[in-house]
Amino acid sequence: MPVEHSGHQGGPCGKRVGEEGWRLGWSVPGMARREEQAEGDNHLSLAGNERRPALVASLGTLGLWLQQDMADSAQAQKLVYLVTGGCGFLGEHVVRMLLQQEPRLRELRIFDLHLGPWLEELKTGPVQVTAIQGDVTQAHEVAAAVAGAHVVIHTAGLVDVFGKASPETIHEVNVQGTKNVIEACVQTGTQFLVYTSSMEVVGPNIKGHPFYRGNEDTPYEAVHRHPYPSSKARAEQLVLEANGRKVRGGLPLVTCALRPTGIYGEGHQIMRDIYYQGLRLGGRLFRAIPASVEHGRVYVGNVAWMHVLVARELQQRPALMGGQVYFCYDKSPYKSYEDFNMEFLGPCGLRLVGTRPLLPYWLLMLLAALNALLQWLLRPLLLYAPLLNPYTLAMANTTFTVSTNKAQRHFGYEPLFSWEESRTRTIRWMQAMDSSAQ
Ligand SMILES: NC(=O)c1ccc[n+]([C@@H]2O[C@H](COP(=O)([O-])OP(=O)(O)OC[C@H]3O[C@@H](n4cnc5c(N)ncnc54)[C@H](O)[C@@H]3O)[C@@H](O)[C@H]2O)c1
Ligand SMILES: CC(C)CCC[C@@H](C)[C@H]1CC[C@H]2[C@@H]3[C@H](O)C=C4C[C@@H](O)CC[C@]4(C)[C@H]3CC[C@]12C
Repeated sequence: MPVEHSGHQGGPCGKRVGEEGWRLGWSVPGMARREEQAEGDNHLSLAGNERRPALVASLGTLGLWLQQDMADSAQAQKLVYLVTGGCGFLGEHVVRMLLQQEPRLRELRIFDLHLGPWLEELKTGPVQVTAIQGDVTQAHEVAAAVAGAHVVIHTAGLVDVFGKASPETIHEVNVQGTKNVIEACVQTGTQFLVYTSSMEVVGPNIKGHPFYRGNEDTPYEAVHRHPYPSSKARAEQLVLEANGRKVRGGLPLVTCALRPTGIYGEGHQIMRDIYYQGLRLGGRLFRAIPASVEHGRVYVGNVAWMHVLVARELQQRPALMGGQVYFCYDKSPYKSYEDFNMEFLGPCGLRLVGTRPLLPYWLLMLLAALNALLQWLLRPLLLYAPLLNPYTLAMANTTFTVSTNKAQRHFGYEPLFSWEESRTRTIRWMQAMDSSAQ
């Protein structure tokens, strides 16, 4: 059903919880926080001595060992990472994950068109956090941010399947922006580049062919007309082709691309929009897509973790991983787009009406086409950008799921968050978001 991105009402979610926003509670399950690790480093001599009694034979040995420890940790904390788009939905999770899970970080640069106020809280930690307000379409701004970085994680992009931006702008940000990042790496001598691609570089294609639990090698006719997937596909191609180019200093550039399916989790704007739409409809959503159509989803924390891991391992296994693509996956269940959303919206008091679509598909297509026409007609006056348009309908109505273990085989990836945890975190975020809005 057409859903507009606007408006805001309180809802049943918020009545249940009165907790802090998700940003304040961000942590990783079963793992020491980076700050704790840093604190642990300060006490290494004691903890280490318990484990290695031979080393405490004399005070002199202890002193030597301490010095060695300090040298090791100075050596270890030497890397400079740059995250483009670091203030976006995914980018913020990547930034926070790096701070928690990358002990070799010395400096983390966050480059974004719009910097978030939450960055301030990160500046008090042991890693130097440098916020850079900049535009990936401006080559000189990108080059200045990249200079001296060891690794670039390029997540910045214009994610627009609703017709908010022009095809030219989407191309400019996603393709030219990526070219600028690649050239900046080459010119300044940065050797490792991770690109956030998308499942959409593969499909669903314009013919609506299903991709049922496929992997990176599954044959599929990837044909696009929409500006967003076309731009992502071109940018991914550029990144992969750049693998092996000599960067300043003569070393080879090592690149790879991660292809998330539909990401969900804390900060997911579309989930928020659908939630408020449901509230406006009296706590109901009306089924539009058959439950049998599977749509791939992956939790944002696991996508962020994959970025951290791939960036780390790319430095260890450039021959294996350079020029490769990896789907992002975890244990999220295979469901239709709407049924999956109900995993979070249900506990927030929303109901999905109907076991089958309430409207025939041809009527939905007609509505989608009408929306597209209205968008075009109204463009000189206002931006009409509902969720339902011919492209989003095709996306939601075409089976596209992945089943692969390539990331596990190549760089030891295992999801950091179980499905239960991903679900709980997402629900808590929705509840907190709603209570803070009231
Ligand atoms: N959200 C998903 O479901 C999904 C799925 C697959 C892939 N992706 C990809 O993941 C990446 C991040 O997506 P997201 O969902 O977090 O989107 P987002 O819009 O929340 O984040 C994108 C970030 O890029 C920044 N940005 C946009 N234009 C820029 C420019 N010209 N210069 C500098 N920064 C700019 C934005 O300010 C924003 O902070 C994108 O590349 C997207 O294509 C997203
Ligand atoms: C037809 C209506 C009932 C529902 C409309 C849902 C629609 C807005 C959803 C369905 C699928 C969603 C996309 C999908 O999860 C994957 C991606 C890839 C990513 O690169 C960007 C986001 C995107 C396009 C999702 C956008 C919202 C979509 C189209």
